Amino acid sequence: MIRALEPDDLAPATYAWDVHATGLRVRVGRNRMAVDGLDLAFGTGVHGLLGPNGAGKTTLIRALATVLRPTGGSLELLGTSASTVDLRAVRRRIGYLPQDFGYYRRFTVREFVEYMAWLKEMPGREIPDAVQRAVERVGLTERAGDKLRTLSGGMVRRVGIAQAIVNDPRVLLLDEPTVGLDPAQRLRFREMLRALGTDTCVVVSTHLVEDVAAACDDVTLMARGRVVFQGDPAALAAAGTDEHPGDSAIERGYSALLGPAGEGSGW
Ligand SMILES: Nc1ncnc2c1ncn2[C@@H]1O[C@H](COP(=O)(O)OP(=O)(O)OP(=O)(O)O)[C@@H](O)[C@H]1O
Repeated sequence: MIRALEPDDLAPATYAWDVHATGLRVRVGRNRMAVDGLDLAFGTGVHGLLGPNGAGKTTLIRALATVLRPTGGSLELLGTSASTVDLRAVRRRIGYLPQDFGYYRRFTVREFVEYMAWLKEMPGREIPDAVQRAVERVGLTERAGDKLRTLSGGMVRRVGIAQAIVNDPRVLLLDEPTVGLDPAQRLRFREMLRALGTDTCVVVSTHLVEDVAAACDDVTLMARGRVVFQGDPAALAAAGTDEHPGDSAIERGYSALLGPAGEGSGW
C-alpha cells in the first residue's frame, strides 16, 4: 500500500532498542513496588513476559504503554524517556491491548476500531484502509458490521488485538491476549504474533507457558517485580529436569526457576 510519509518515518532511528529499561521501578497503589529494579532491552521480535500471579507483568506493560510513570530507574521507549512530559509522539507508535479492555457494546467492530484509530490521532485519510487491514488480520472481516455485543468473548478479544495493531505500531504491547481464545483461535493468534514479530517489537504477557514456547523469540520470567530469567524458550526448557513438575520441558524449566508451587510469586 502507498501512503504519504509522516515526519516519524523520516526521523532517523538513533536508538539501539525500542524498549530499554535500567533498574526500572514502578509503584502501584500507595507504596507497593510492583516492578522493583528491572533491566530489559527489546528490539524487533516477540518477547514473552511470564510469571506467576502478582509478579508485576501487568504493571510493567502499563509502564511500557505510558499509562504508569516510572518511579525510579530509567525507561526509554523508541529513544524517548518515559518520564518526558509530552509522550504523544511515542504513544502514536505504540499499540496496547490491556488485560481488561473497555469497549462500547453498541459499536460495530469497524466503528470501534475506527474510533480507536482516531483516538491514536491517525491521519483521517488513512483510517478506512488501516481499519480494514487490522480487522482482516484478526479474521473478523465478515463480522465487521456487527455490533460488539453480538460477538463471543474470543471474538471481542480479537477486536482488542485489531485496535492495538490498527496504527501499525512499532511497539505492540499485549497483556494476556490469549485469555478467552479457544484452541484453534490460539493457534491462529500465535501465527499472527510470529508474523508481527518479523518487523515489530512485540511484548506479550501470558501465564500460558505454551504460548511462549510456540510464539516467542525470548522470554523474561518475572517474580516479585524482578527478572528471574531471560533467554530463549530452549534455554528456559533446559533449566528444568525430570524432577521438576510440569507437562512439558518448558513448564519444568519454569518450575525449576520459580521453585515449588511458584515460590517466586507474591502469594
Ligand atoms: N493499584 C494497586 N494497588 C496496590 N497493589 C497493586 C495495585 N495494582 C497491582 N498491585 C499489586 O502489585 C503486584 C503486581 O501486580 P500485577 O498486576 O502487575 O501482576 P501480574 O504479574 O500482572 O499478575 P496477574 O498474572 O495476576 O495479572 C500484585 O501483588 C498486585 O496485587
